[in-house]
Amino acid sequence: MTKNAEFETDRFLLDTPHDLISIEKWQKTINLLAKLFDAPAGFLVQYTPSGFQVTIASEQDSNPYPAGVVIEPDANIFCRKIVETRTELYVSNASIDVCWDTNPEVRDDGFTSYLGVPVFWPDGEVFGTFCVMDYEETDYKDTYIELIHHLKDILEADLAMLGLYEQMQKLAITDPLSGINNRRGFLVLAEQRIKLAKRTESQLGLLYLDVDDFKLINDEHGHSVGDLVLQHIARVLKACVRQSDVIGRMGGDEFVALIVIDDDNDMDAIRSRILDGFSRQGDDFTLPIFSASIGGAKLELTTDFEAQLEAADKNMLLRKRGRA
Ligand SMILES: Nc1nc2c(ncn2[C@@H]2O[C@H](COP(=O)(O)OP(=O)(O)OP(=O)(O)O)[C@@H](O)[C@H]2O)c(=O)[nH]1
Repeated sequence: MTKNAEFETDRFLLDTPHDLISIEKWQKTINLLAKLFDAPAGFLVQYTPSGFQVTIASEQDSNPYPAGVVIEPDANIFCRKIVETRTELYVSNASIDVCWDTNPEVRDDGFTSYLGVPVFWPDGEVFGTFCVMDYEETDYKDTYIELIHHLKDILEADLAMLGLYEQMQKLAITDPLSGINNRRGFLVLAEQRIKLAKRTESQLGLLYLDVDDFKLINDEHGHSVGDLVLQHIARVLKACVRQSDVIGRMGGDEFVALIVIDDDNDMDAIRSRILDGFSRQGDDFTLPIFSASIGGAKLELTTDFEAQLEAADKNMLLRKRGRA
């Protein structure tokens, strides 16, 4: 996996929606690009080792490729050339150059002209391309080529912000012991997750976990074994939730998870999965046996989140007392 200090660049943005990226703004920019060039199709395309994905497609009946379409990484498409050379590509008439004969955009879709520029992540890696295609031969003037560069700067500014955000997230909101979000990180990401859930009308559940008698583990086995237990908990939590769910260590032996649920049963299922995971340790080390109390409830998306977090904490305490 390509992973640098700031972000993972081999994941499609469309699969990991981010509040800092305004898809609406990008859509307007692509529509404007196609309009200014009087082109039947305009695109923002993302490249990853698994292929080229249309992130945004101009909204026109004449555009055969909608957002989300993925083209194989080794297809002889125009965008591939840009990713390989990291420079702009202008082909005014592909039919006179045999190298494009096997390009499905030319051979199958009937495109003749292509103008595209590379779009970069802030660390210099190629994000993909920003391009227009035409069924007719074109003769774009230099000012138009300058224009496409300016428009793509708008997209790169958002990618730069995303990079900075990811960096900040890593440095400031990660718990160094467990490697998962600390309290602050959890609250920031939970807020974004709730916004997304409102937009997509999905249901969320909140779990609040506290290790039972953790002080005893420290006292009997030493602080460093206690640390291993906390790391094991973080690993189990990570493994039990989806990538798009948010987990965090609130401090000490308290952990939280904000998860997407389909119905109330999901909460119990995930609770059992987590507790089950605590007892299954790797072969390479043996931790003391421990248990945890997990409280929580379905989230009311329009009610104050921190109040619900407190309620989940109280629910956890009730369960803890219930087992005592
Ligand atoms: N090893 C280790 N221990 C920690 C860390 N942070 C907090 N603790 C310890 O975690 C323990 C938390 O204990 P408490 O919350 O008081 O209670 P408990 O023993 O878990 O008992 P109940 O919560 O009632 O089940 C304290 O002894 C802290 O010193 C840490 O980073 N590493």
